[in-house]
Amino acid sequence: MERLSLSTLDLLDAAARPPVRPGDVGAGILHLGLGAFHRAHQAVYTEEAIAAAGGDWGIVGVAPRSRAVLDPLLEQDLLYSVLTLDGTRAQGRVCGALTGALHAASDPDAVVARIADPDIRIVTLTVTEKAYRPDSAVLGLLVRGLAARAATGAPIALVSCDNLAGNGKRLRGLVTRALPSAAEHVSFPGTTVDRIVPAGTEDTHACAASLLGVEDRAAVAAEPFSQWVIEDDFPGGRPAWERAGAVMTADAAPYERLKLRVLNGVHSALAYLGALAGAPTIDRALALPGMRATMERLIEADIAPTLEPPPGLSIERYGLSALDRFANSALRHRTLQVAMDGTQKLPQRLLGTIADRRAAGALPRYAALVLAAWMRFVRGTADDGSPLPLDDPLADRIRATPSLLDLHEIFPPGFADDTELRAEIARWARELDRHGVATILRAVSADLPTSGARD
Ligand SMILES: NC(=O)c1ccc[n+]([C@@H]2O[C@H](COP(=O)([O-])OP(=O)(O)OC[C@H]3O[C@@H](n4cnc5c(N)ncnc54)[C@H](O)[C@@H]3O)[C@@H](O)[C@H]2O)c1
Ligand SMILES: O=P(O)(O)OC[C@@H](O)[C@@H](O)[C@H](O)[C@H](O)CO
Repeated sequence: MERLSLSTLDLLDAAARPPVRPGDVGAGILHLGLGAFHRAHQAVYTEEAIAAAGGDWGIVGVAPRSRAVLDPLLEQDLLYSVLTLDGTRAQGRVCGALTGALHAASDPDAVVARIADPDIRIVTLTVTEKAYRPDSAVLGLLVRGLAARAATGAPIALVSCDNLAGNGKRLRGLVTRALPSAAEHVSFPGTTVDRIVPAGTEDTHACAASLLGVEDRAAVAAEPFSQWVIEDDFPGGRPAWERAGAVMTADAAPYERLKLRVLNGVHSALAYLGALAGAPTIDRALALPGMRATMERLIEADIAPTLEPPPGLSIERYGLSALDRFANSALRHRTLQVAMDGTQKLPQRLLGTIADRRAAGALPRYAALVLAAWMRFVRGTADDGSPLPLDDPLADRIRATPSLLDLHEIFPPGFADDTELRAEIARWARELDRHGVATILRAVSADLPTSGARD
């Protein structure tokens, strides 16, 4: 089978060909973190915006560490396909938004030079939660590039597209602490990003080949749903993303909190409970008897009271639609992928919910169950005794900390001293040890004590 490239595009059905091709437009965006999510989300919005309204907004993609995605992309003239999977339905089309690709680990100076280049007016990031640290290499590149750029006075927007609370503010804090003058020429619009995009596998490549008729080693597969809410603060201009369906707003915060606490909170809950119960994927975790009802209770009783939904949105409906999205069996999103880096994800996904409920005098029972499940998960053994991997930047601290509520890096100080919360988490931990997830889910969904739901 021929490989996807500019010269094999003609072999594709017309509907699968990209509306924009690499080289058609100049570069205006540099993206840090050329992972699955960027390719199925911001790149697609940007390509559609260029197709609808023009502009030199081609994307220079930067792979910060591994070349695993970069090399296939370079071999394919920067083309790759985006597969949209929904149960048994699948479709695919090629995206041509990338105009360049760089490898930061081997050529950091090239990345710095591009950030300094006045043609680049936007830098976007999907570098995972753990990269937002003062000592991260990616922050170093940004600071060097902005310092070199300062002489030009050219304005630029730095746009975090990672699942962090206050992602724009977080990035602003890191950058301006290291380079105070950045506050003058740089904006930091906050965003809420949403599309489930699991890591690509050999199955993704096989699916691309069967849908497109060419081999594509850089294909990504995603769900049909996609949302991008962006604070409209782009001093150097921006693509007409609203023409591609993005919501341009003055304040992304209400969307962000809803998304992080409901969708991501429940995603992590499914990942930890599911992995303990032996479910390899999120849809299989959701299908465990009693899981859906347990997640509905988590949303209704614990998460919803902490949220003020954006106008026109209902939390219950949003929650139910999130559960329907997680049921998409074609995605095969691994529970272990969602479970990784828990210390970086739990604060914005779950701990804020718990803190807010405690401040309101309530005991968030189901959220405490999820926290106890994470604590059991990081101890490394599933309910059937099989080992579970601990993939977390704080793995050593976790292993060295007997009582995990003492992990001050992630838990608010009040948690360890909150005897009622501590007792509730300890109660769930005992139940998980004694009975396992399957029995607990049956009990919770039937409103029974765990002992009443045993086989
Ligand atoms: N995949 C999704 O469903 C999804 C949806 C919404 C938001 N996101 C956000 O996008 C991020 C990336 O997701 P993805 O699916 O592309 O993951 P991925 O593993 O495919 O890609 C991650 C990218 O981040 C880079 N990276 C990892 N650790 C880094 C570090 N310490 N410093 C600098 N770069 C680092 C990797 O090199 C890679 O380019 C997520 O962490 C999340 O914040 C993902
Ligand atoms: O990408 P991560 O690893 O930060 O989190 C895993 C998922 O919860 C997340 O990517 C969701 O799929 C996404 O946030 C949906 O928009």
